[in-house]
Amino acid sequence: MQSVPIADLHPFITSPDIASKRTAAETIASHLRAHGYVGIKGHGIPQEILNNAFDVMHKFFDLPLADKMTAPHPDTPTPHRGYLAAGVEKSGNLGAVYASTEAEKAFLRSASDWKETFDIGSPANTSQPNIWPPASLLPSFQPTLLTLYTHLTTLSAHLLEALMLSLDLSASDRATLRNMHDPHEPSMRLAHYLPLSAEQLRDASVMRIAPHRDFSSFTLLVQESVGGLEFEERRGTGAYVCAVPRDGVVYLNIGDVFERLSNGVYPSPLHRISKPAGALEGGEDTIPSRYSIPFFVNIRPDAVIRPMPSRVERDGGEARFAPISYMDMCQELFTLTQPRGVE
Ligand SMILES: O=C(O)CCC(=O)C(=O)O
Ligand SMILES: [Fe+2]
Repeated sequence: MQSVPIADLHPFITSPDIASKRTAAETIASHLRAHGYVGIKGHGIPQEILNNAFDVMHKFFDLPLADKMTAPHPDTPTPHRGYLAAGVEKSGNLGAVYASTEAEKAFLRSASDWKETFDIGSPANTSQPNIWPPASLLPSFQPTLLTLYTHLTTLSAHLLEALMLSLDLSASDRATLRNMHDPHEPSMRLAHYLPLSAEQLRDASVMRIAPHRDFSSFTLLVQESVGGLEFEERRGTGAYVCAVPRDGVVYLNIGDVFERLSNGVYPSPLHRISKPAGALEGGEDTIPSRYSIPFFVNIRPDAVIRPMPSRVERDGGEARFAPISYMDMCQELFTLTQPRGVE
């Protein structure tokens, strides 16, 4: 399987003038236009910050269930915060939206994810307050993860600038997008994909994550040493490429929101977390856990998503998407993945 190309963000961050910034942004944007995903090196987040986050994350997921349940994700789509135990979230419900046959849709709806998660937002986001376990349980959990959150927010602001520059947007459209991408809206997820027995590995209805598209604006993906993240090479090909975990690389994929804002210039790619094929050939009886930290760059809930007018003009005046309220789009998709609230 091919692997995802890597581009360097450092020249963009350090370029002194707009012309060289434009050139540097293009190295990233060319991959995104073709595929909707790319690996980013030179992102400026010290490896130690990432290692510390994985360290506290291991400690948290190693706690007994009763301790983890001191910070339960509520039974409602929002606030999208706190701990969700294994088997609750069903990515197959979202995956079914993108499946082409009825049989595939029915199968995906019956499948469940063998993962547990913990969702975190900005402390300044008062409409979605964080849900933390008591500090006495793991004193370094909150500060370590908020440090990473801040770094990922800074990185996402650089990437937004690079994406906007490559789209050749007007100053007024750039101002609109900066305002829409409020730094307190992203949602950071700690994801622990549990070890799988030989039986679970063979059972297709036990998944890590079904093929889906993100409904973020764009997503940053930090993974530890165990891979499995795969993107559809180009829309409609059905062939997947592998995002190999590498120190110093954060993966980036476009979500449905930025696809619309960019008038389709940047596609939102299908992606999945695969179970490693042939993993048990060495005689082991389980395959190992996988740990990752997706960072969903979301927009203000009151935003209306429409292709940016200056981009539409450059595309010959054709807007490829009708305006849609972000709130409506989110409610619909949350309801699909976490159906408890509507049963
Ligand atoms: O765990 C990962 O690396 C990515 C997960 C993902 O695609 C998602 O949660 O939307
Ligand atoms: Fe995703």
